[in-house]
Amino acid sequence: MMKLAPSILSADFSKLGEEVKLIEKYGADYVHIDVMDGHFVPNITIGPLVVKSLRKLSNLVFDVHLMIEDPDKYIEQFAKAGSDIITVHAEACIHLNRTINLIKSFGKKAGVAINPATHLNVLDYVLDDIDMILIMSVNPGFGGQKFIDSSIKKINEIKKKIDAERLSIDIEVDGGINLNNVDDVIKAGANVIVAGSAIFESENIKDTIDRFKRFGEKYEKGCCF
Ligand SMILES: O=C(CO)[C@H](O)[C@H](O)COP(=O)(O)O
Ligand SMILES: [Fe+2]
Repeated sequence: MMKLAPSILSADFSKLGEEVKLIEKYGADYVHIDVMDGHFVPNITIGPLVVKSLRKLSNLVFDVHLMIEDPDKYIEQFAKAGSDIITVHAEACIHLNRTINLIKSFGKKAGVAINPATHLNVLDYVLDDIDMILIMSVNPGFGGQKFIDSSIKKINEIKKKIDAERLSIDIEVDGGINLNNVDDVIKAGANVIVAGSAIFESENIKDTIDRFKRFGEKYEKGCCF
């Protein structure tokens, strides 16, 4: 089943709580929370205190994308703040297996993200331990960037590998996804779709969420693969 994860990076931060409640009401599955530290990526966003405040307002799955150096230092805080899925970047973890175990020790789902220029093979020896792979389809740091087309091949390759090994791992894709390219992303094998600017900067958020979800439903009914 396709899950839609609107990224609040493109929401109005002066009314973040209302924005999260709105996407929940309109049928989003997850809320994608982009955490940036100004070191791993050239931007600074939000920390565990904000996650904790939002947690009181919403029952959505909190999909926390950590774009930070040395994430081990903060995983406990993000876990206790109410995250459901915690995703770290392979590029930011010296001991990736240890970091994954740390996330799981708090009873949270563990995700591993890779940047556009990172090879899929960095995931080879952690595939048995993770719940989700996040394929970045832009260089992380900012919303509203253009989708990098080579991501499609990458999604397809990891989907084939997961299926061949009969693993149950979600494939999330993040960056530059809109109503014109989401079909290709799903067809390539993604089942968790992140969209920030395409949702929050659209004229009608409800209609945009509906249209994204219809792409997922199309494949659930067995069409077109
Ligand atoms: O992780 C991210 C950026 O690093 C964001 O989740 C992503 O860019 C979503 O925004 P958009 O859909 O506008 O590209
Ligand atoms: Fe993200």
